[in-house]
Amino acid sequence: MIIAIANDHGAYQYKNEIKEMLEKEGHTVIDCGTNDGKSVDYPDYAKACAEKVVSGQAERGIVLCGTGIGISISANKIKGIRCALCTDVTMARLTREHNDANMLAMGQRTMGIETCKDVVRTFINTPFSQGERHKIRIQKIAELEK
Ligand SMILES: O=C[C@H](O)[C@H](O)[C@H](O)COP(=O)(O)O
Repeated sequence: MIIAIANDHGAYQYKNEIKEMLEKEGHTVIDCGTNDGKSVDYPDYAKACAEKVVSGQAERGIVLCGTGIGISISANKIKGIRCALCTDVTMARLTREHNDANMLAMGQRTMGIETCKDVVRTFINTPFSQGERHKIRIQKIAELEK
């Protein structure tokens, strides 16, 4: 799978570890930065990652900041993005099965790295359930963007 990833200064270490894990597991990673601890603004990086997803260059996006909150709020402003802030594997599984989330957000200051890795694996490997009720709701989310 081709996966875009982006983060602010509060999460570049986790980004590097997650990127390494994904590449080892056979995925292609598009790294949208940032790559050091110099202070940046998370909306810029959310936008860069989200644009890779909506353009079809990446199948999924992963964004990280201190809490995952600011960068998820930002990503969800981009039309076509359904970005889910997940703090455990159950949330990751259910957001794929029910919401067909195309982006995942997590926080380096609020989560352990091993949990983040498990959440990423679950998010990448869980298919959308194709449930009719879920399709209707996702269509309604799209209508809210108009
Ligand atoms: O939701 C926002 C994120 O957690 C940011 O990573 C955080 O606000 C950055 O904070 P600071 O500029 O104090 O490092």
